[in-house]
Amino acid sequence: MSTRLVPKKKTSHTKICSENLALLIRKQCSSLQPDLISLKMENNNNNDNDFTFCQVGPPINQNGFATEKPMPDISSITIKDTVPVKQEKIGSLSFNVIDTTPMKLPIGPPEAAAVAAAAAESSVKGLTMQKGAPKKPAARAKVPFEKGYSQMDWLKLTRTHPDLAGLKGQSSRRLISMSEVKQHISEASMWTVLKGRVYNISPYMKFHPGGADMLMKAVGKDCTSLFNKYHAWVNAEFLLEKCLVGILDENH
Ligand code: HEM
Repeated sequence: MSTRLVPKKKTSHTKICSENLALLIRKQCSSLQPDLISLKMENNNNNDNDFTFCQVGPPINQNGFATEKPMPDISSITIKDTVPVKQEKIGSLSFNVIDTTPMKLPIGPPEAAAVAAAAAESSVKGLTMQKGAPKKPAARAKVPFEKGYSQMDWLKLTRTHPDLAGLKGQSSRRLISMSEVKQHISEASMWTVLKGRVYNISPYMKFHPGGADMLMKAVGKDCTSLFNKYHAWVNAEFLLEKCLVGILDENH
């Protein structure tokens, strides 16, 4: 079936542009439905320029020339259901039994099986070695936590002990200089600076999933860059909320 587009009002402009317009529509149509439609311009005896859509073959390229088929012809391919199905009957009830055991390799000479296995392996390798395939993640340095020192245990502790910072009534909005931070390196009070905030990380030491040894590197210093190097995604503001001692005074 074809669709006719008859211009309502013919002007000289319509005639001049009709060829260009036809080419333009051909390009548009070929990019949407490359092998279904194309446009044919008819010039009949009445010198009547009109456009007819009709079924055609190959798609056309940018220059308006026919190109090769974008897809191979798959009309001859059939898919056979190779899963063995057996009809069984118990009394008046009849049903299908489907054998779901893994498919066996085709029986043949052992070399054929070896060739098939090698081909399968190489195709799997081809898939995994593709450009952009996810790389093996780097080994993680998480330390197994001692019993009672999981992140859940830490969260419970923060709820039951609101003053883990050791503020004893002092404000956690107090400005603290870096020289004061450097003085807090004793076991009971280990201070660090993280993203402009001063924390007492002493209670968190045994809970740190990266180990106490690693966290010790933060004591008496600004550990922001170390923190970001290992785990920028960790929400320390939330985890250390109850350990907040004050705000770093950048001017001292
Ligand atoms: C001061 C605040 C810090 C907090 C609240 C904190 C918290 C955490 C948390 C929650 C994890 C587990 C991350 C995960 O499972 O994805 C972790 C892992 C780790 N942290 Fe920290 N951390 C701190 C500082 C540091 C510092 C200063 C270092 C290094 C000197 C460090 C080194 C590590 C390492 C090596 C791991 C294991 C890495 C991994 O899981 O791949 N952390 N830390």
